[in-house]
Amino acid sequence: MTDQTSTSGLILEDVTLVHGDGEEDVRALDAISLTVEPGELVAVVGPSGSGKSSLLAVAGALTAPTSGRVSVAGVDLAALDRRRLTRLRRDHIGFVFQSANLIPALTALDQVRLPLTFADTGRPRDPASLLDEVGMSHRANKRPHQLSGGERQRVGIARALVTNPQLLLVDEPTAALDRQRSQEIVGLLARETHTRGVATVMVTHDHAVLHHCDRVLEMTDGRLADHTPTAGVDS
Ligand SMILES: Nc1ncnc2c1ncn2[C@@H]1O[C@H](COP(=O)(O)OP(=O)(O)OP(=O)(O)O)[C@@H](O)[C@H]1O
Repeated sequence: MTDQTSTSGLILEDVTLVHGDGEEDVRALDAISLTVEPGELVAVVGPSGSGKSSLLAVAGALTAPTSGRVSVAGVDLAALDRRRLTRLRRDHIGFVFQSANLIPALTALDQVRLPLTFADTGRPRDPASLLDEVGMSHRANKRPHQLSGGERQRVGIARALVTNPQLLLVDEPTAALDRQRSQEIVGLLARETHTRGVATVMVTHDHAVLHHCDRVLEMTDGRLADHTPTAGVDS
């Protein structure tokens, strides 16, 4: 791909996102600057309506910002047309959702294989060994209704990682899980982030899992502040 910048991971520079028709504008993101390095797990916390989903949508190339610059995997998104944005999302960004969003008819192994039938990535991971890595090889032939919530989330994480993305965007991964499963799932995300060098942004309301994260950012009215213990202001 062209339009490379020097750093991979995620870079947001002075990003503003305004929703609305001009009469009742909502500034969902307000001059946000944020860099997430490869191998770094960043948590984003904050009250309902503060802009967390908007941040994931802009970082995931799903919504163009009103102003500012977004770079993913070393590529400036403003330089890409719709087709190339779709390719960038498919090949370089992994998404993990609140409830794993698995396909009911597919086995765990086939869920993880599926992205590789569409993706054009130079260095995909082996689905079976990835399923083993997330502790699910013994459930490889089970369908979603035969799995627990935590097991489904593990499969969802393996599916998001199989293309070897440079950016992983995670939305409330523990919302449906008990305390112990939540720790296990976010611990797994931290391990994958660190060992695979993926830049990960996780939105969460679950303060009990924040110790797994390298940085904690708090969003308030579309603005970000660094709330990592002992850290200064980020933006
Ligand atoms: N498509 C839209 N059109 C108009 N306003 C929107 C749209 N999407 C979001 N907003 C507004 O932008 C602001 C930020 O919303 P966002 O969904 O990003 O917050 P959030 O922190 O993810 O909230 P929650 O934790 O409830 O999911 C809110 O005021 C919301 O009402």
